[in-house]
Amino acid sequence: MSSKVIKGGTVVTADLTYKADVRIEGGVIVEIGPNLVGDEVLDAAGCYVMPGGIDPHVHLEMPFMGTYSADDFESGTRAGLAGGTTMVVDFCLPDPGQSLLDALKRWDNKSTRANADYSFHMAVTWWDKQVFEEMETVVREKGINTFKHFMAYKGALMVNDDEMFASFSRCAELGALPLVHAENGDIVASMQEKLMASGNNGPEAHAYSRPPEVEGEATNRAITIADMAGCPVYIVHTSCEQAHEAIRRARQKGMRVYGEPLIQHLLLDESEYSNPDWDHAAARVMSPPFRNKLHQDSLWAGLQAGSLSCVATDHCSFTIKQKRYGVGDFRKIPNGTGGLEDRMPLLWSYGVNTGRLTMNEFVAVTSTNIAKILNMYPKKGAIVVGADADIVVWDPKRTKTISAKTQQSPVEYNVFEGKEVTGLPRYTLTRGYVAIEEATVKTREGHGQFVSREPFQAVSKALSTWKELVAPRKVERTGIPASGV
Ligand SMILES: NC(=O)NCCC(=O)O
Ligand SMILES: [Zn+2]
Ligand SMILES: [Zn+2]
Repeated sequence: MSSKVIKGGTVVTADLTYKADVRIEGGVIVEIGPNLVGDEVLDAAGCYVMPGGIDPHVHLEMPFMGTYSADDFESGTRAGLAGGTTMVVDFCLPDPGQSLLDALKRWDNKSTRANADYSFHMAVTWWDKQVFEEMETVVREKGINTFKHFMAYKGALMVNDDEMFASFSRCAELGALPLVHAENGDIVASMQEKLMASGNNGPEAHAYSRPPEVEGEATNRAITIADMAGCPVYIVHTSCEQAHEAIRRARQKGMRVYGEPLIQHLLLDESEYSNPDWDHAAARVMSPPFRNKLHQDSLWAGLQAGSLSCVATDHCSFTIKQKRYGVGDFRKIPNGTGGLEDRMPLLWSYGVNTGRLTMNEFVAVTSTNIAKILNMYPKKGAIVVGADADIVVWDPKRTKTISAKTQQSPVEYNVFEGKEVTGLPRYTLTRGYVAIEEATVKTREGHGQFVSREPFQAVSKALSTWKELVAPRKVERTGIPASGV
């Protein structure tokens, strides 16, 4: 079997920085140390050798708001690899009333074109006995240990509190982790109607209809429901201080609550919606919307302090034509933006190069924490012997200006257009295969494999043991007085 050696670089993991070569054989790391030899040498002089990025939140070819998101598993994973991301986790979305297992077949078909490894979260979009039962098959046989719940998108994907409580309780039994899109969907729907009735129909009204308070309230509620059900909870696209505050408080109380800010919310702000160009503003319509600088500071502080766990993209891109479905009614603008190709270079440039994050923290929030939270560490998210050789050889001196003209995605714009980045992949390897060599893209359609994830053992056991210990117990009494009747 032929081998590759990544030579002369500095290995950077979530907790260590050291000089070493890395030898790869059969798609996995087989040796780490000085002066290694192999059949092929990848020159890493002046570079950092890091676990490839993992994006825990993407929507590729997602059926949503009457259309499909524009990037599919081929272009989406190609974009990811170009920016140093070697694995994505997408969301399987059953239609209301549809079997979870039937929905999964559709996602299995779409993902055969992936250039990089991937996994799925399963969404709970409706609730009855069939969903309850199929959840077990999803966890035990299909290798999916995470279930997504939308508290927004009323009349479409949204689930109510009783459905969430039932589903979270089932997650607790199965050793699964619930994920939540936390916005109060009832309030958003009312606000949207009021705004439309008062003539506010432009993309800026999307942001007016979803203020930080509705996200903070829903985040608190999701955390409370998880606490009652006895399971951990993962809050996706945490965008504001109110939601971060709820997560921080819960963690201080000892709860296993994970918060996931997006690169978009860290770097882009609400002024984008005031742009006089309708297409510019609509292109940035996503949920939750972009916030102000104070919220951005809160998210950066959370990553530094550890109250927020990882950085994702929620990559869900739509063409200008698709965004224009909402001309005259902002409620019909498909929600979502891209970011897969740019997350790693942007977080490095605005995080590590500014001193907000250390290199090790960068690895933690883009890869290792995610692999641990989703239960696939150290197969993914690690530079250790035996781990998959999903590696990015990172050149901290390479620069570019982000532009839609040079991106992998077929979409005509990029919400980060014009931003300069310093820090880019020299090589991106997916299970040992060099898919990216500087600006040369050598991705292989169909190379990506599904990553099966086992149920959580440790956290589930700890939480159920504690729940049992503190469960309400009948007080046994002697000498009960006779009824007063
Ligand atoms: N975030 C967004 O606007 N679109 C994708 C679907 C979701 O994650 O809510
Ligand atoms: Zn969402
Ligand atoms: Zn999403």
